[in-house]
Amino acid sequence: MVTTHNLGFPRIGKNRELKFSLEAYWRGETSLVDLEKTAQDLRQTHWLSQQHLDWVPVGDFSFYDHVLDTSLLVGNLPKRSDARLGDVDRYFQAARGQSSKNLEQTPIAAAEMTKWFDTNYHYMVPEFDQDTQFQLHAERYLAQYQEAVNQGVNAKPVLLGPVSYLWLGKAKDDIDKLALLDSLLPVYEQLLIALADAGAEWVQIDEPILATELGSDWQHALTQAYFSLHKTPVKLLLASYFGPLRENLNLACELATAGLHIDAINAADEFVNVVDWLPPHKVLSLGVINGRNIWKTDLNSTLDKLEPIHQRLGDRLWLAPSCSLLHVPVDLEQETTLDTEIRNWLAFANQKLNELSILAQALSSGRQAVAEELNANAEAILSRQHSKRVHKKAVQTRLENISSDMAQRQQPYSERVGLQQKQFVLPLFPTTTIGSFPQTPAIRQSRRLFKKGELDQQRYHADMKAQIELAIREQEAVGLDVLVHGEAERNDMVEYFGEQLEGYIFSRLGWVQSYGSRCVKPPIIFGDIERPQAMTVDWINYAQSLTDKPVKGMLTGPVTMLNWSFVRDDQPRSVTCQQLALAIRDEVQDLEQAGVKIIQIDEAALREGLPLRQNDWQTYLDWAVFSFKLSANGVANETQIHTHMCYSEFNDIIESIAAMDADVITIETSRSDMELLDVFNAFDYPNEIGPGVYDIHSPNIPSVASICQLMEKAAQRIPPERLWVNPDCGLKTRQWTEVKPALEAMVNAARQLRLDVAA
Ligand SMILES: CN1c2c(nc(N)[nH]c2=O)NC[C@@H]1CNc1ccc(C(=O)N[C@@H](CCC(=O)N[C@@H](CCC(=O)N[C@@H](CCC(=O)O)C(=O)O)C(=O)O)C(=O)O)cc1
Ligand SMILES: N[C@@H](CCS)C(=O)O
Ligand SMILES: [Zn+2]
Repeated sequence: MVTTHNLGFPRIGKNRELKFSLEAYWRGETSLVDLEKTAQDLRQTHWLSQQHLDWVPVGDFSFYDHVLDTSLLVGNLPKRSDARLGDVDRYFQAARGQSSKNLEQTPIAAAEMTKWFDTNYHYMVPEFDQDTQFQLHAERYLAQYQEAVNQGVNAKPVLLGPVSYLWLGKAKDDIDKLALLDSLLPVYEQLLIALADAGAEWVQIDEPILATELGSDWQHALTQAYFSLHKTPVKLLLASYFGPLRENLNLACELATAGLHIDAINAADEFVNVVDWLPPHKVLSLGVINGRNIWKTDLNSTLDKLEPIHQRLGDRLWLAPSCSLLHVPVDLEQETTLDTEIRNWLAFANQKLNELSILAQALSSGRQAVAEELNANAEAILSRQHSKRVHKKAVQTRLENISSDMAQRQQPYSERVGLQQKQFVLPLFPTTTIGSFPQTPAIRQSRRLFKKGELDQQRYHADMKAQIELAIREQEAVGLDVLVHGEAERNDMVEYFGEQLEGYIFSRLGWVQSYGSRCVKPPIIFGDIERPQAMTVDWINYAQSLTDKPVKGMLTGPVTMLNWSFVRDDQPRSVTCQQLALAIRDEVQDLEQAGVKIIQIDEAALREGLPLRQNDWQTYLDWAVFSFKLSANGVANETQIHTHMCYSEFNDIIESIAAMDADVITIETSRSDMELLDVFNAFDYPNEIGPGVYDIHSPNIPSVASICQLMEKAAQRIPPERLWVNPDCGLKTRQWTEVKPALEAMVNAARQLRLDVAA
């Protein structure tokens, strides 16, 4: 027999029920009871759809984020949160902060949010200091376990492991995070005992840091942790995912647990080694279904690899997706309008779990037991391999003809800068924004009606033009120097371009959680990429026609398009990225032809796409930076190229950032007190920088003084003539009532700074 299980299920709901319920609760329109009811219904539905598995995950549901859940579970929500609130409201306050309602009230800062490994999911960073103490708060967690048991579910509780929890957190003072392990372990022990008392047999404990380079202290911490935890009366299934174990392979095999799960997609060449190393009493869970992508698994070739392993391991073999299915949409069944040929190549969460059952049946009872399913799968795989829609000769030929000079500007920045300054005549500390303005309910409503066919294109375009005009007027009123059109017409900075490129398809309801209640709908790259026509020129032209100030053309760069799409698995990512780069290059050149003098190419996801191990970084950076340059650098010296990145920890990759050779880079820096600029200073970064002067995630309005202070710190690191003034990132999630005063403060601060320099 082969055991099947799942590591985690998407929690947002197939129609984003959780999103809508959360947002209604936060707006004060519904009660906590209503929210809890939605959550319970979702869990019930999700468990039901997984009931064909031998073990179903429980504890993977979250109101916001599972790392924040762990903070609640171990009694480590940020201390600043209001102790008078109930658990759920304190939890939301930690996630979202609280703005001050009046002058006497001090705002409460949200916990920091950052990317979950190399995914587009964000987690809330745990905070530690020398007063950190842990205490078990398992009521909600245990209640969910009980809820599952009552529903007749074969429940396998899922926990984030203690060592990864510490690793993911941030020390707020000079405390050594690892020193906290001794006090954290007893809390985990208590929880495991409580779960055993409640009837749990297996507990999945995730230690995703096993796929990263670990110092000996972290390796030792893992040994210590599992030496303690294995004494509890449950069987622990240690789960690693997102990459190969490499130098941690022996450690992972030998930790004191009853089983090990590995990511057999990203560590495909390791499974045999793991089978060799794994002690004979342990089960091995192979993550053979890709939890990060939406393609059907080639079941027959997977079985070719699994059958010999099954012969060796027998009942000790478990099967699962490679990682939690949090990163894929819920159900392909509801994609009734998708192109049927391509739809037949796809599998979302529910379909992936069915694949798992087919594999298990084939192993346990022989392939003939599921011959029909295997044949259908083979046909789908072949249809994709041979489809004429995937490969395009013209794209291949263009790719073959890429030369290195296509990625080089004609002159170096030191010579371009004079030409650009002459053209724009911008003041010192020029002010600008990152691109998007509030995506108001009116904008979304209009787009919704347009997509449903209830609003014609002319009306929809008129609505969007009205929004662009509003954005231009507001920016002029505030007195910004370089304007943007505001991105009203874009549902998302990646999906919008995906919708206009050939080689992409997009789902209707394929939502994936990005953070909290916010979701993205990653478009799907199924074939060679081509740009049939200009994508942004008319909108930017329209915006420019409304003002004498320069309006930036606004594009998403190839690396970000790649990292935030579901990508092909039949060719290297680097090749797909070059195809995207050529499409964006064409758009850049069309914008330039149309007279757009400043073009921003966002590469928000370039840094987060870094492989988990530093050893693999350079290869990625080489092709990623080349792709960016290919998209950006075919322009005249006078054209100013901007790029933007929101995660700006560049210490180890500054050379690559400089190699991009953007004339201006705008980055997120406000929360780091400009310290992130140190590396630009140390490296003598030669081009212009717009360090973000306020945090766009918070509704709080920055003061002129706080912006001046930050810019003075910036000017200690970067010469003032190379500094721009801008927010950390786009303003799409904010409201105009927040945006206007914040930008006014920013412009006033820039004016003050200019006076200070002149004095
Ligand atoms: C910069 N970020 C981005 C990331 N990834 C991307 N792919 N895109 C990004 O911008 N990763 C890192 C960060 C993550 N940040 C965010 C910020 C905000 C959101 C967000 O607001 N998401 C929206 C969905 C956006 C969208 O596609 N909207 C559609 C409307 C879809 C919709 O809900 N329509 C409703 C009707 C609404 C109405 O008012 O009537 C419906 O159809 O029922 C659009 O604009 O057309 C969200 O709501 O979650 C995500 C990531
Ligand atoms: N131009 C985009 C970048 C976000 S990272 C925006 O402003 O929303
Ligand atoms: Zn950004």
